[in-house]
Amino acid sequence: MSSKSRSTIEVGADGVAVITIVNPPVNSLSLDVLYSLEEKLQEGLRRDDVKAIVVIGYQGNFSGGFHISSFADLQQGKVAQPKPGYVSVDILTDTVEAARKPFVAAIDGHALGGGLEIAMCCHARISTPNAQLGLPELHLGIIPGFGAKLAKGEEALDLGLVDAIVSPNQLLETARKWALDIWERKRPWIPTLNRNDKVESVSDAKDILKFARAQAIKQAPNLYHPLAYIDVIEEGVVSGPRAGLMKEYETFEVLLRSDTCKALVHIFFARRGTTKVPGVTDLGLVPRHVKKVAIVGGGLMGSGIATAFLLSNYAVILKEVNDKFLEAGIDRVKGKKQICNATLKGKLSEEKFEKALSLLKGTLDYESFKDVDMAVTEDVPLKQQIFIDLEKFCPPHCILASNTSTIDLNLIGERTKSQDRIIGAHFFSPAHVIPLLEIVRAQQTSPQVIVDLLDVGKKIKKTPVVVRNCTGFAVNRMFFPYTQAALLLVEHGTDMYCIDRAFTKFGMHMGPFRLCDLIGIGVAMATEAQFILNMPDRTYKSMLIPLMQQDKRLGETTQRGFYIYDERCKAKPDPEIKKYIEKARDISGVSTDTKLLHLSVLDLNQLEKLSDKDIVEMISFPVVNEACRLLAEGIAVKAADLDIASVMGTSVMF
Ligand SMILES: C[C@H](O)CC(=O)SCCNC(=O)CCNC(=O)[C@H](O)C(C)(C)COP(=O)(O)OP(=O)(O)OC[C@H]1O[C@@H](n2cnc3c(N)ncnc32)[C@H](O)[C@@H]1OP(=O)(O)O
Repeated sequence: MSSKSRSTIEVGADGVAVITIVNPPVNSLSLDVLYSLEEKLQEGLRRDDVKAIVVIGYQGNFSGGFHISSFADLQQGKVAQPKPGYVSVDILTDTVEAARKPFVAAIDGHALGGGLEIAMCCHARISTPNAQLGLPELHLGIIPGFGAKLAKGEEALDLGLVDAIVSPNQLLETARKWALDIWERKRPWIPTLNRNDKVESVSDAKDILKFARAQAIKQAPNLYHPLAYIDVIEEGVVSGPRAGLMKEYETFEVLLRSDTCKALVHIFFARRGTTKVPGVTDLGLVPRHVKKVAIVGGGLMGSGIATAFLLSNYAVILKEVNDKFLEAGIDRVKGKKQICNATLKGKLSEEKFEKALSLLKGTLDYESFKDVDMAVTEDVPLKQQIFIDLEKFCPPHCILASNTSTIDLNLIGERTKSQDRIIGAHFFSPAHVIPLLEIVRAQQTSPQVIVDLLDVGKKIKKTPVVVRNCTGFAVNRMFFPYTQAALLLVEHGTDMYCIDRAFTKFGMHMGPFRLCDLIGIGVAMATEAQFILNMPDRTYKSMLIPLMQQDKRLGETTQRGFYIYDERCKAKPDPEIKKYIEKARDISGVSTDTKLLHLSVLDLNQLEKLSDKDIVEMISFPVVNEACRLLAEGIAVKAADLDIASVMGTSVMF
């Protein structure tokens, strides 16, 4: 056992034993910690000088749940598998819940996953106002595995998940007193497993679970583990708590070894690894405090970026070139509330949004830039001039960030003397929703500025990924072949709508053509032009997109693109699209008449009848190849960063 991972016991003169879970920083439950916890629980139960027991986490953090790094050890059989039900039945149900002495959980910080489950098995729970309680296991491809209950939610007290809320400095004393009160029968002594006051009748519960199943399938048709979770809950409701616990154990064991779990655990650690950049974050630099941000340009991206900062309590100055544009920019920010509401499931109150808006100030000149800490420019012309202006008006410490998605960052700063503080801050539309921030370091960007932006990224709740400067940076470059391969297949006979369907079935929110309509044909053209310019020998020059642009089929905004759209932006395939495809084929010299063709690899007959799996592979594998090139060229620091860039950058788009 490592010296920092263990459980300790201390018995006070009042007869209360305080058992502390120790495994900083989040006091996760490794097998070592669990074995030692069981030992201490038994000691507390055995000792005659102990009347009641309080369980608490080390240094203000109850527990972040099962030690996720141990998943791989269990999956690979590197550690001895505990016997079935060892934790959920033997320790929690039969030792804690069934104990002759009362247990009280004193919760501060996080009580998550297995951590919350330990707390729930105690006979009462006292929490601080800021404690966070939840069962996030589904994010890891598994289900709560130490004995999950039906009750869960944010408002722990309202839900009955905790019994009292007290300030952190009263936590331990209140929990001790509560435990003694239970011991003296002044408060109820309730084994949680048998509580059913929050559970509906069996028939009502079945209806609710049926609805939950339908919702789960609608939300993520490819995921099995949410459905398995519902099955476990149903077993508990129908056959009783112990039967539920055993089904939970069996299901957990299967899910733990699933590809989904392995991938999601990889994502958990990869996400935390993006902020570790060799030669930057290991220099001991402390991020400087950014308080005020100026944004040049209030278009789609500028207003989205402004919203992202405002929602994280940054003061924002939005600059435009005239009153009309400024008003439109501010209106766009005001209009973001609806999207925020939909995305954050209504969590954004009117009050919070109004407070955020009060931090926004519009301007037409650079005068008010003299005390900003960070200035972001949107994708507007004359970027070089803008950076010259920014250098003139912003204070010398100010970070100068550009939200370009394709323009060379080294060029942007070429005419300034501040190249060390010029950095790419590539947001993804809608900028206040998509959780990725691609941080692009130009040749001379200083490590301090990268560290500052990493910190800002975290504060605005984005996952930052640091990459080097190249055409398209990491995300657009990785996903450029995605559209290219799709265009190639369509020109060679594959049905466009079958391609999109194959991708939605695969689990993406939308396929490449629907995505193109969403981002706009104009943007797709501009991006393509950069790639054709910089990688002429590696681009497939389809005329399909230019032909659409010629006819003003610009995507969702014009209600016509690869699809046609009604007023509510609902997409419908358009039979007319055939005309454009045929024209594009003619220009490219592609014929779909198999008799005229001598194709050895791409047989058109086959391309017309590709299976969904083939479609997904033929379009995704070039993306993987491009990711390998990015690694080989040193654009990305590590492969895991590219995984995160793909998952986070495309989480709403796909
Ligand atoms: C059987 C059971 O039902 C199964 C389970 O319990 S599965 C686990 C369920 N628990 C979870 O999913 C919680 C996962 N953790 C989190 O969400 C967040 O880490 C947190 C909210 C606890 C804290 O967030 P935050 O303060 O931002 O710190 P964060 O950077 O994420 O974590 C700090 C460090 O602890 C590690 N860590 C956090 N939770 C961990 C866990 N459960 N196991 C192992 N390591 C963990 C992180 O990897 C990170 O390590 P690093 O410093 O080397 O990068």
